[in-house]
Amino acid sequence: MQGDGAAGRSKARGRVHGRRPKPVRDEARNVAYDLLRAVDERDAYANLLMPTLLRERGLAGRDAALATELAYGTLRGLGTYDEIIAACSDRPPEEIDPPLLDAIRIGVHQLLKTRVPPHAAVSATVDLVRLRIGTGASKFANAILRKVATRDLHEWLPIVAPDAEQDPVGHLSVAYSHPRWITSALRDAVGGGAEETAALLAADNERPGVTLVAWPGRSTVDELVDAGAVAARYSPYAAYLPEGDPASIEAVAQGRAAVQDEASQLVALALTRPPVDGSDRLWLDMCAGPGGKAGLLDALAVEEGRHLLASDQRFHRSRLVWRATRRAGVITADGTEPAWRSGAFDRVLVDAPCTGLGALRRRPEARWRRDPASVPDLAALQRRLLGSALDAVRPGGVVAYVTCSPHLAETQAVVGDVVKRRGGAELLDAPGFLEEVDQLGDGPYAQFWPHRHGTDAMFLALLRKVS
Ligand SMILES: C[S@@+](CC[C@H](N)C(=O)[O-])C[C@H]1O[C@@H](n2cnc3c(N)ncnc32)[C@H](O)[C@@H]1O
Repeated sequence: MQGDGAAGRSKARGRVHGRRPKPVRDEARNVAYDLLRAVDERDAYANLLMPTLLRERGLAGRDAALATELAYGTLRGLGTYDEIIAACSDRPPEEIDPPLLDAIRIGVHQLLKTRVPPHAAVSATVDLVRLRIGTGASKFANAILRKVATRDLHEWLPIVAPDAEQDPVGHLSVAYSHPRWITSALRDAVGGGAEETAALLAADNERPGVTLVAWPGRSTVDELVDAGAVAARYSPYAAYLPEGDPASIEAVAQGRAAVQDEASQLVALALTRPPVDGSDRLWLDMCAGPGGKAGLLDALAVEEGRHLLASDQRFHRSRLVWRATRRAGVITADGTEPAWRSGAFDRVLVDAPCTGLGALRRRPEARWRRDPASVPDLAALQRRLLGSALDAVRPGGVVAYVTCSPHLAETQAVVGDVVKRRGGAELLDAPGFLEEVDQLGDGPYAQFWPHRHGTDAMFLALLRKVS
């Protein structure tokens, strides 16, 4: 990222007659600051609020890109930045007033992760604090940022991160700005050493590219390619959009294509692939909202002469499914208290509610919001939903169990437990039904990874009901 105009100009502003120069209001930094405050104060979702803030403040082009980079980058990196702030301050970050701490974090992000010149990063942040908080606070911010600016990130890490040999998880947590419990869960799930865990955490810190899905029968990958996208690596229905607004693509604007992660497409597709004896007429998507996978399954069902029933427990989510599908029946129902006959379906998808640890790159603040205490409750619900999916499918039919989390307690532990306790189901080799994708694991489970596949970390188990 380049240094920007307003901050750059501040270098030239000398003191006039010994007085402190008037602070310059820099709108990109103000937007980043307001976004961080909204995330902290009212649990705002950064990527839902950002477009509104940019529109309200009239920011576009480079200024909008700068505001977004400062806000998202700071939210992702604040685990590392707080350790560095602690090393430069006589007060721990928890004791710094939250608005001031947020402003300092934005300054640290500029100093350590962007190409904004250090003097501009410091003076622009100090001006922001003076204008938004007060002169006393700006002196405190100035003192901290000047200390931070004495080293680059690579020099700071050995000072603030635990030793990699003695505390590998602690080291990775600070170096890659992830809560310790998430670092530990991801390391267990990826099953590799520190190097692979580091690659995964680093991928979480990158903004994901935009992937489109061409719903079969309504649009084609060729049409998306003609509109500027690039045919994707794995999914026959996917195309990557290197730049630009997806809504400006005709097929997307007309509801014939949509934005969807490639792994989401492939796990939905995998449900349709294992052969079944006898009828293959009726499919169920049991946790369908907001309708990403249901959109693709519905289009495939129409092509193949099948029918999809899509259900979600929450009414407003079912409405979104209704919009994303053409022919599917859409209902609002609790999957654990089925509204359908037992054994009614030939194929069932259960895309279970989960911690979402596989999609951290999509929501910059998500890693700080997730709570490890939610895992046991989610795992219990996931077991009930998978059990219910096995009740809903007929003997010989197929169930796909999917989570957007690689956490072992939500993936292998749930499936292994349900197969063992409930009985009447056998595990199929999921990677074998996704042969176009490499490195999904040795089976029977398939696990996508951001650092390997450039997708969300989706988990897939395929089960056949035997009785
Ligand atoms: C991971 S999301 C599904 C995403 C969706 N399949 C897609 O591709 O767009 C999980 C969904 O499960 C729904 N849900 C949670 N508990 C449920 C239950 N007991 N029965 C049915 N749906 C439930 C949530 O409302 C949420 O929409």
